[in-house]
Amino acid sequence: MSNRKTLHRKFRKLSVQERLQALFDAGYFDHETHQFWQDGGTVLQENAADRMIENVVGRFAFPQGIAVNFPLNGQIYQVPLVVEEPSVVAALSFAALLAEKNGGFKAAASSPILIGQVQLTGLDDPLAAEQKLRAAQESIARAAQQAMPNMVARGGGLRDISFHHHDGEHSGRAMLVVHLHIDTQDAMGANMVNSVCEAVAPLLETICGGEAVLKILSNLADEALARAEVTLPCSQLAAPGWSGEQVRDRIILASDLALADPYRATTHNKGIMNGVDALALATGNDWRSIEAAAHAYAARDGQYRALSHWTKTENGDLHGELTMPIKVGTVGGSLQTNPAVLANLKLLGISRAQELASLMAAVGLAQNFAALRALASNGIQQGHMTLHARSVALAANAPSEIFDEVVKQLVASGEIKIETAQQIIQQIQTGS
Ligand SMILES: CC(C)(COP(=O)([O-])OP(=O)([O-])OC[C@H]1O[C@@H](n2cnc3c(N)ncnc32)[C@H](O)[C@@H]1OP(=O)([O-])[O-])[C@@H](O)C(=O)NCCC(=O)NCCSC(=O)C[C@@](C)(O)CC(=O)[O-]
Ligand SMILES: NC(=O)C1=CN([C@@H]2O[C@H](COP(=O)(O)OP(=O)(O)OC[C@H]3O[C@@H](n4cnc5c(N)ncnc54)[C@H](OP(=O)(O)O)[C@@H]3O)[C@@H](O)[C@H]2O)C=CC1
Repeated sequence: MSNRKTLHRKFRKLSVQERLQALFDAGYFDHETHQFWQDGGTVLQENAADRMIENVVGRFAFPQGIAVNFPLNGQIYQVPLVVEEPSVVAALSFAALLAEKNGGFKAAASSPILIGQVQLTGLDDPLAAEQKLRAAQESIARAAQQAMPNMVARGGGLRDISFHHHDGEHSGRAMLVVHLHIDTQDAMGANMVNSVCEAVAPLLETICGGEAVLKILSNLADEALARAEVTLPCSQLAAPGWSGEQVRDRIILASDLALADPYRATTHNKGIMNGVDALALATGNDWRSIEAAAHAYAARDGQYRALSHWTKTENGDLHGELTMPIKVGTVGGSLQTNPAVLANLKLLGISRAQELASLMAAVGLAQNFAALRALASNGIQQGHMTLHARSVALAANAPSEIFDEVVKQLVASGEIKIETAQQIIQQIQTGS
């Protein structure tokens, strides 16, 4: 990674092919990967797609952008982002640019623990059943480890067993749920944890006399937390018409509202997930499981709150922190079957799941900062809609030779709609 250079700031002004060449010249691509993207990049062959999911009739492409020169833990990453929404990539590039001048983002991920649940019912005395299971923990642990020998060999495997009691609201039946806390190393680990739960369930039934119903992972991976933070000097937060102090204080007010108000917290966290999901898609990870975990964790104390918060440091700078569960893989799943995913992991230079989780958390915090800075100053529309105008011009089938002029006039009109774009196209083409 150390031989990887930063990209020129005007990366965004280049053509797609020139951007690919810039990544190759800066050491982010080998020849094979460079050729892969030059050939179109979405080379998910039809027969491969037909083996990934069922009833395949085609492939669906998304744009992939790069958040340029993203600074994390002393390294620079060119972050691949698969997303359909304008301004997400711009926002991340902007946050990276500001952070790079100020020490960058810091992030870390805890052990990659995924929890498996075995639901037991049909118990006369659930508390007594728990005691029986606790007395047999060694044999239960042995059975779990025997179900994942390779994982144990590579340093993963069972880390803990815990017991939880619930009453069935509609069944009227008591439930004892056994949690298997499993370190899945560089895999997201869903399939493996599910297999271990199914393997251990009969032994649990024998020990406590209950009936096992659900045997499945929990997506609330709250023991696989990723934490990111950044400190940005107040002097560099100024926006047109706004001082750095004003932007700082208004960002903190926006953050405070997201901590107190679920309506705001939901949008605040959606902003974070704009970045997290885009990187999850680019690396073949299951963004639905990440989303489910994030929002469950945001409501962990009974009220849905922001996953990040922003404060003022002693010397008046702006400090942001984000903590959220991020259970991802760099092996397994669709990762091995989609060549674009393998190319993106090579672009990132990441092979360990915890490094990817750390980057995702930092990207989520960066996206959050850029959104709040826009909201705290001139509003989201100015930046967002300018970039949205390009999508509208595209939807209006603006010919490429007049595309930039159409976008310029569309932004100037203040009416960023397809009909307006079509009128502008007609005016330019007819000279009227
Ligand atoms: C969009 C900006 C960055 C413009 O902000 P700006 O200050 O007008 O940008 P600029 O033209 O001065 O450029 C500054 C830097 O931004 C980047 N940048 C700027 N433009 C581009 C571009 N075309 N392509 C690539 N990079 C771009 C780039 O790094 C550039 O540096 P430079 O290249 O000039 O050295 C800013 O307005 C922003 O960050 N807005 C937030 C956008 C956002 O959050 N979008 C997500 C969709 S909205 C949403 O769903 C989330 C939300 C808002 O609801 C969350 C919430 O409520 O909290
Ligand atoms: N509810 C949910 O969230 C569910 C999600 N899924 C999704 O399906 C996909 C499957 O995920 P997953 O179970 O991880 O994938 P896989 O089961 O396809 O692959 C993971 C396997 O890779 C092997 N492996 C090789 N090298 C390593 C390493 N360094 N670290 C860890 N494992 C390694 C392990 O098998 P071995 O130990 O045998 O070598 C491991 O079990 C994911 O996208 C997941 O999100 C699937 C089911 C449910």
